[in-house]
Amino acid sequence: MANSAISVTGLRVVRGGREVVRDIGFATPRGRITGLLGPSGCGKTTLMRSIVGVQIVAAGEVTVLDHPAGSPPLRRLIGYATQNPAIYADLTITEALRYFASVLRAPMSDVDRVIGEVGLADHAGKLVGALSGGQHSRANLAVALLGKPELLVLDEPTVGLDPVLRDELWALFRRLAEGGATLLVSSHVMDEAARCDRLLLMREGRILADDTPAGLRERTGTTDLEQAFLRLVRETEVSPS
Ligand SMILES: Nc1ncnc2c1ncn2[C@@H]1O[C@H](COP(=O)(O)OP(=O)(O)OP(=O)(O)O)[C@@H](O)[C@H]1O
Repeated sequence: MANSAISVTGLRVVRGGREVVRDIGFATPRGRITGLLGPSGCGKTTLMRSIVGVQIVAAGEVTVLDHPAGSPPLRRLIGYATQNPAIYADLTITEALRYFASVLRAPMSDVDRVIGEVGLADHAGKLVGALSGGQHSRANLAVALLGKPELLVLDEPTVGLDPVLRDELWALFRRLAEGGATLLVSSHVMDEAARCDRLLLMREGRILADDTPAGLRERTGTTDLEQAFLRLVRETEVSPS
């Protein structure tokens, strides 16, 4: 794909002596939300780690915003929210974000902006260690938004959130994409697939489908994306490639 945000060819990753990403190739468009969906353990986090450049890979090429994954110019262009929040429990949300803003050399004015974006303005003075699980993961997401990165790689950002908060976060993701950001968002909840512009469906270290939600529905003859995923799984089981 010309001018793609992320371009991956022939990627293989071995973890714990097992190939967990198996010859993956795809390209994602800029300024769009790409959903990375698949069951637990299929390799989503490993693929994201390869994209942000923190994973040792066995083979393949990963190009991000026209740079090789992990290269220094990408440091300030990518926001990465891991599944396990890595923010200090003994700081308040504001203090934690100020700390990360200085490390990332993002403007201090970003701190209030990102706290507001993730809906934590009323809790900004609370200690991170005293937050609920959902508040904690939103604080983690706020860190990834500092500095307005061009690419956001978000590993299951809505896990454990109630439907109202999930809806608010997806509205935020849409606003960020409309503002020109590119988002790669992983989930194992298929009802989030419909909110994406493009989908990468993953299973057992491979990409089963790289399509739009509409294209996937058409191809599988079902309106339900969960059913579409199941049909693709059955197809590949019948005719393994
Ligand atoms: N540090 C590690 N050492 C060895 N194997 C690992 C390690 N981390 C993950 N794996 C294995 O790699 C495979 C892919 O894991 P990964 O975390 O990428 O999956 P995932 O799709 O993100 O899962 P989840 O949705 O549960 O987060 C799994 O089989 C997992 O057991």
